[in-house]
Amino acid sequence: MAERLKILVLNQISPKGLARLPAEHYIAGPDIALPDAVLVRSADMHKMEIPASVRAIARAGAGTNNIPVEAMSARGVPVFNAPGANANAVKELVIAGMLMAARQLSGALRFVDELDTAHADLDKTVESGKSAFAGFELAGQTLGVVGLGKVGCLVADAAIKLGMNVLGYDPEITVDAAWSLPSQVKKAASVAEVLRSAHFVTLHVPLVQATRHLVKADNIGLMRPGTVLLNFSRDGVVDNAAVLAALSSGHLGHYVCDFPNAQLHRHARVICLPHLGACTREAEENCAVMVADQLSDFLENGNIVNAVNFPGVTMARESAYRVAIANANVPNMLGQISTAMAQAGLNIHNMVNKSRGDMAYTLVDVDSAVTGTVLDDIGAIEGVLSVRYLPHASGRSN
Ligand SMILES: NC(=O)c1ccc[n+]([C@@H]2O[C@H](COP(=O)([O-])OP(=O)(O)OC[C@H]3O[C@@H](n4cnc5c(N)ncnc54)[C@H](O)[C@@H]3O)[C@@H](O)[C@H]2O)c1
Ligand SMILES: O=C(O)CC[C@@H](O)C(=O)O
Repeated sequence: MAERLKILVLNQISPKGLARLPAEHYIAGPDIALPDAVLVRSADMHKMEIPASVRAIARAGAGTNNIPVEAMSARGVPVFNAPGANANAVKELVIAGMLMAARQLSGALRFVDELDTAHADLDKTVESGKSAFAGFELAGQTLGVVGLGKVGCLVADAAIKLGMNVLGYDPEITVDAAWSLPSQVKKAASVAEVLRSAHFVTLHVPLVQATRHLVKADNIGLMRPGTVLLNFSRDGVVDNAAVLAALSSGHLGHYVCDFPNAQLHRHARVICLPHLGACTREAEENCAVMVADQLSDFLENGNIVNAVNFPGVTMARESAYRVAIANANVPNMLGQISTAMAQAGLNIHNMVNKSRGDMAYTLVDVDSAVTGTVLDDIGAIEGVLSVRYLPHASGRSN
């Protein structure tokens, strides 16, 4: 039997996803030495020593800011994620967050919790106490959505269906995302325009250098008094000190977020959830199944689908002998790779090469078995980051 592929699992992953990596071919768990790949949710991998044996990292979710993507690119290691697989779960929680703020549900629940239900005047206490929690309706209010990707588009659509006006901002919106939006969604030209115009502002951007403290002291004052700010992206997307100051001055109505932090803990107008956005049975399964399938297709066939740092590259298998090469996107790589193969007497049956930014990736199917010497020769070409030999079932040499 061929050696099983080893997957280091750093977080709780839905069993439905793990079942896509059958025990016959895979060994997956939390204590795997020299893994071929890592399966992760939110575990912070930045300070982790990632063994040289790792060929891929798969994030069962959307955000990859917990993974050293740049360092992995330099090693020719793709980082996969699960675009859209948890977007509906987040959308539903954002709607819940808006309702919690608009209807003062946290305070109302606390009030009920503290009632003396044995008291004869219970009904009277309820009726007189409830006025403290009178709220307002979402219909007719304006929601500003910053980031119109998988989550932002669903939130915009749901808000329109709830009768809200929606204003969206995304300088890099994809054509597919734009097509998916209801025609009523208005386009904003900047974050500032969204902040100025909306009663609710919700953030759905990745945490990268350009989005760190997207909402900060400089622009939080642009918001209308009483605005509700929702952050289900990442803690670092807002400057918590600026949020605290705006809450204290009464300028910001509520801050609803998915990321507990020391500065805003227990503030009366902060509604904070324990990173629950993607925690539904459905989202956990969707994410785990999507990335497990992507991972196995990469490990077994070299195909790349949904990597955040590599082009998408797939090629149907017509030969038992495949070589997968990750390389820098510089001139003459293909020439050098095919020369190394020709010199070894290998006939190229099929080949595909794609690039994305600085990275390029090549799959080559040849008609006969590939020796370690050819692989070493290709690996020695300047700019080649990784080389893998992927003989198919019947062609497996080990
Ligand atoms: N709370 C949770 O559990 C949870 C779950 C899923 C996603 N998230 C977070 O939400 C983020 C978005 O998720 P998604 O699935 O919608 O991702 P996505 O990649 O589909 O969408 C992100 C969008 O943000 C846009 N964007 C990037 N920079 C921007 C900027 N400066 N201004 C405006 N738009 C900008 C991009 O063009 C893209 O359209 C993730 O990166 C993750 O950090 C959190
Ligand atoms: O795995 C989770 O629970 C959170 C995932 C979420 O933050 C994401 O970026 O998809």
